[in-house]
Amino acid sequence: MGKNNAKPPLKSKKVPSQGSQSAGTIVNSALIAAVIAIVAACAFYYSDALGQRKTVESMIKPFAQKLESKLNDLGVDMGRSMTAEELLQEGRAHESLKRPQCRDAPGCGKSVTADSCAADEALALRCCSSCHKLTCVDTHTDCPTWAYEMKCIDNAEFMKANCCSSCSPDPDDPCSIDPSERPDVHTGDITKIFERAMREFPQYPATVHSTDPWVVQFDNLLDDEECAGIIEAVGGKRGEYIRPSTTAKPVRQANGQVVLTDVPDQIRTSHNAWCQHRSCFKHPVHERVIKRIMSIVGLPENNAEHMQLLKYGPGEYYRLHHDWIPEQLDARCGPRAFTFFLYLSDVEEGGGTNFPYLNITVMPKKGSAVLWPHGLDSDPRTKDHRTHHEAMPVIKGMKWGANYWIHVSDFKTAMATGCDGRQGQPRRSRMLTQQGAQARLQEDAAQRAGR
Ligand SMILES: O=C(O)CCC(=O)C(=O)O
Ligand SMILES: [Fe+2]
Repeated sequence: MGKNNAKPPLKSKKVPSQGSQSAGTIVNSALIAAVIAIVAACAFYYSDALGQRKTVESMIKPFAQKLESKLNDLGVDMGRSMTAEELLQEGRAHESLKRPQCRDAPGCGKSVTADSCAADEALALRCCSSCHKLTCVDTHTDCPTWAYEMKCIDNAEFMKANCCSSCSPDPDDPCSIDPSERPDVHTGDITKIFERAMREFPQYPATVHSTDPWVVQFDNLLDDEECAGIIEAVGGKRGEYIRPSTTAKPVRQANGQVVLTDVPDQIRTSHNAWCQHRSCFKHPVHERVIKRIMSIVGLPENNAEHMQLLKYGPGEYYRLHHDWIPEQLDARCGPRAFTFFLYLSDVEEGGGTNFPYLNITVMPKKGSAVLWPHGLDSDPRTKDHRTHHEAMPVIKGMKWGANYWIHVSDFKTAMATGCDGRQGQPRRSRMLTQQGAQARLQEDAAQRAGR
């Protein structure tokens, strides 16, 4: 019960940053430059010898592009500057996405006061952390509790005036959430999203299996060519990205930090692949389908995880579980709000998606999808236990499907910056528990008193 789905691993490849390429990147770039130079020299010779007017560029460009795309697919970084979008799709972050660190420069000692921070802009920048703590304070002991109850959003004016500290990100923790930032899926939004999807997309006939909680099937969402395209895009032309499925489990590291780690698990005997490689996220069918799904739910594409392809052979299953990952409550992406599950094949026998607490089984139908929420409509940050589900064993035939998990806030940026909840709790958890929030208040007060 309560098992989590594994999430795509954050690649360890280095983000090329201006003026600081890794040794591997330099070697790769040098090799490629050498190849290109040889080809260029040949081309010069060739054009000279024949007296033709072909430019060197037009001759070597297709070759270089082919080489680059091959190397990219093999995971070799050419060191060229990738767009922020491409990096995000690979689970990596462009420098500009990282939240600037609010740190004290040396020398920001006891002499820094709230008055000096307010009067001196340069000092406020140099002693960012100290000045924040001195000038952005709570004036009421209930502030952390109110912040936990999302009052920084729902009662913004009062909270801004009285609970600055509780309504701000932790200056010492680049992964802390901003409690005054409204998630894209907030109180009442789940119902609105389902109702809008059915109203605005009649071309995908809806079967409402349940309204509380919502479980809705959409038919004719994908045609046969699109089902095959998704399998090829995510799994690879020869299925080379498909691996035995895992689940994410909290594992304590040597340094005491608890990190979510993908481990094989008998609860799940399927195989899967993640759309985190270039040949997938650039695949035209994948791009088209993602746009369609996100327009149906009306949320930003970045709120979704990379698509996960699933393959079940006869006898394979995914036992009772919930797609909710508790560690993400405090993460910048927030919890998963929805599963958008695509059926990419018919199944001869078995393979239904069963919701035992709702007495619902959705049977696989090629090109259809089922959408369900993970949290309550009244509070998407509270897990809705009723949407526990299982993939019943396939009895005959093959089941292909795809998970598209959609978060309440931007997942892709959170993942790329290491703030998606896999890396353990933020240093000072202010939102997860009220006790944690109270402890933070006392810690802040003690810090101020000590100055
Ligand atoms: O295969 C299915 O029907 C559901 C799969 C599922 O629940 C999951 O991958 O989390
Ligand atoms: Fe699931």
